[in-house]
Amino acid sequence: MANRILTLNQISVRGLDRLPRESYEIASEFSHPEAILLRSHKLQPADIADSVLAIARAGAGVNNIPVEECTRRGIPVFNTPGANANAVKELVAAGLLLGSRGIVAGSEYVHTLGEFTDKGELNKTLEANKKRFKGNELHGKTLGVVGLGAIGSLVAEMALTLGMEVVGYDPALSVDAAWRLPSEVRKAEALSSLFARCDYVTLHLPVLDSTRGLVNAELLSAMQPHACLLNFAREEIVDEASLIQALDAGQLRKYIADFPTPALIGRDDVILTPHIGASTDEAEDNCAVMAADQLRDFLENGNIRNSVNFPTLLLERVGGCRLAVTNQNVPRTLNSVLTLLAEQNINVIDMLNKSRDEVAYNLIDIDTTPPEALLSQMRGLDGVTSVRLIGDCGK
Ligand SMILES: NC(=O)c1ccc[n+]([C@@H]2O[C@H](COP(=O)([O-])OP(=O)(O)OC[C@H]3O[C@@H](n4cnc5c(N)ncnc54)[C@H](O)[C@@H]3O)[C@@H](O)[C@H]2O)c1
Ligand SMILES: O=C(O)[C@H](O)COP(=O)(O)O
Repeated sequence: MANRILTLNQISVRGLDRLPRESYEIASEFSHPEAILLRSHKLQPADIADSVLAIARAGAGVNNIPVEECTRRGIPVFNTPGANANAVKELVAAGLLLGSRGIVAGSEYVHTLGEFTDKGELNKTLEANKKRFKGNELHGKTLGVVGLGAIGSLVAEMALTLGMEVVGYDPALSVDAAWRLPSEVRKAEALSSLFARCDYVTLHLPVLDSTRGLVNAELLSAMQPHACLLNFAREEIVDEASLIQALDAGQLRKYIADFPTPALIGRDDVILTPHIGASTDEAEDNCAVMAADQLRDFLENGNIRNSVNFPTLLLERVGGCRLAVTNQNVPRTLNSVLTLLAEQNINVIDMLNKSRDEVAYNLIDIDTTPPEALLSQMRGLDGVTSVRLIGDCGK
């Protein structure tokens, strides 16, 4: 039977084409899908049918998905780290320029001059007024990058090529991300010192319980009055009431963000884009291809790459059929699963077991197709969250 993939946002055709139509049905409505593929659609727990085996986010942030609920139900959630990083980096480059030069106000001003028919008169007026739109250069200024993962590291590199000094802060930096960072990036020991010393601060961290409202009144008051804050990460990381207070009090010159809210729209000291950080053909293709490939490998082989709640686990197929078993990360559960197989004289050919926090995941290759009754018995074992049989052993 074909796997049904429910799409909850428009997903690039390049990605959908990675799922062969002989074995995948794709639609924006299914009552019992095997998997969900989405972008920023806000997914509610009640929208996840019992049939769902996996959820793939074509993008970075997973704050629109009830990840804890998925973990509880044994559903891996995948994302596509880095696949849209270049798109965001380029928009941040634009944001820095919009924050340093009179581009938006200058362009809006020019469009008010529609009544001029004489080119000479128009030029005279432009030349007389252009001083109102004077800016500053980025070269020699200091950029603070908060979060030095896939996007932050590219932004840091880009800013260095513009001749900026770069200071970074990331208390959870991975070893791989540290290797990617240019050596010129200086490390800030505390957020407050980064906010105090920078002309521009750009945010590139996920929204988590620990980062919601991270940019608060205290940090904003540490900023220099000519400084700009850029937020292409998530709205919730900046405490809006404190932000508005800081702008009103002249503690911050400009806020440039990808997340409009009613209170920010219409302010001269705010530049807003409609959440288009990842909206390029290239990023949409990259994210969709990566998400579809990861989903397919999971559905067809049980392999897990780039999950935000399951351990990474890749086991090559050696023939036979495969059991994908998820259980609570506690002693003896795997032993009980293996005992059930042994009692039925089912031989294990290959096996891999990994855990992450409270989740343990196992791929067990066996030489005999287990009867449905055995699978039911396995599902009923203490601590077992889900059991899936992949393929048919032919005996
Ligand atoms: N505007 C857009 O369209 C758009 C596009 C892509 C991503 N995003 C947002 O950007 C975020 C980052 O994306 P990414 O691909 O770089 O993710 P990433 O996982 O590669 O990097 C995030 C980095 O933030 C760091 N971090 C976590 N907590 C931190 C803290 N308290 N202080 C400083 N750093 C902290 C992590 O250690 C990690 O290095 C995403 O989670 C998403 O919310 C927005
Ligand atoms: O987290 C992300 O990847 C971005 O916010 C992009 O979201 P989108 O896929 O809805 O454009």
